[in-house]
Amino acid sequence: MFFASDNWAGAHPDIVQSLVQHASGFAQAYGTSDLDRRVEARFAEIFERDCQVFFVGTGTAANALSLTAFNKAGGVTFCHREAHVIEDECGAPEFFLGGSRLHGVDGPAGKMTADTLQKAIARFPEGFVHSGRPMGVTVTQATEIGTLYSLAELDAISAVCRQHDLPLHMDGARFANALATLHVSPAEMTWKRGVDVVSFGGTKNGCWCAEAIIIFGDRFTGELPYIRKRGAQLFSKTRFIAAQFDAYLRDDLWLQTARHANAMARQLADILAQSPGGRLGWQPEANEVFAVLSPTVAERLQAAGAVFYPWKLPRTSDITLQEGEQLYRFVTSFATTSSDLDQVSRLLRN
Ligand SMILES: Cc1ncc(COP(=O)(O)O)c(C=O)c1O
Ligand SMILES: C[C@@H](O)[C@H](N)C(=O)O
Repeated sequence: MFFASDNWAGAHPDIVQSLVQHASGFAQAYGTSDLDRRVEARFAEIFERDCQVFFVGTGTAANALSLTAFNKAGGVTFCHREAHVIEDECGAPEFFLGGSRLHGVDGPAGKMTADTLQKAIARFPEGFVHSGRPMGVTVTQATEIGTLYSLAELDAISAVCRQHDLPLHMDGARFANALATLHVSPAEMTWKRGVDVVSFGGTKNGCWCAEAIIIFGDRFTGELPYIRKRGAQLFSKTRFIAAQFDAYLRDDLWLQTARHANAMARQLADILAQSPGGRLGWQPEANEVFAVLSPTVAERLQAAGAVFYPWKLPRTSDITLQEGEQLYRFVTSFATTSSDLDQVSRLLRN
């Protein structure tokens, strides 16, 4: 019963098989192999338009290097104040930005709103060098607390970006999970909503170590090859990242694994919500469940070997914790099974 994170799950057998298949023989290095080209073309098919694809090894690298493409002296990039880029990447974005900053923006349910973003941008008046200047916006889809931006919410955010001529990045570490819930196409959730750059995550959804920076349009592509190399993220054998995505994106494996993870989360949420001593912090919209548990319930699950962690209350949360209660995060994945959930259910029933 491993619910600590989808980062704990292994690699899907089809991904492993693809790595084994491509392990032998020789192939051009540093992103120039036939397989690289084939997978890049597959991304263009999926997004229904030309796009630039840059494979990297971690989601943090995808985010930090994507935001570096927007860089300006004194630049400020706006993100939700509890976004991964500002709270969980140990300053990597700011490190690669060389002094440009991230500015946290309030918003309910882990999301900025057009209004809170507008108000945050207004704190950086045109030409007032002391405060720096807006240079970009980044949203997380699915968010760090398992919620989703609707297409209308993305439209509203990107309208503010366009008003201020700011590029829009999407942290898609759990891109597939969001897509599976919204039942929309990758194009509808990204460039058709005004998103310029996507960190397209595969690692948390069945890949071993596969992330890609996807750029729409030609506004930033000249920079990325140099930003990636300087960021030590140009793998000599990029074919092994390409090989993972080759299997991941074949026959919709990526959507099947995400649908499964989301379905497991939905079922787990129902089990936790119906158990005495448990209640949901909020409804899951992807593969993360946040539940308030009494000490007894938490200890019973942990004693039986369930692995999950306490989570900080979102600043905008209206949850009230009773004595001893704690909010916990449960993350499901392609590797979560119904028997895991049956075990949780049995433990909570007794
Ligand atoms: C929302 C989000 N973005 C980015 C990342 C970064 O990914 P990585 O840990 O591979 O650097 C994570 C990590 O799980 C994440 O949860
Ligand atoms: C750092 C931690 O949040 C990691 N990104 C995860 O989702 O498990």
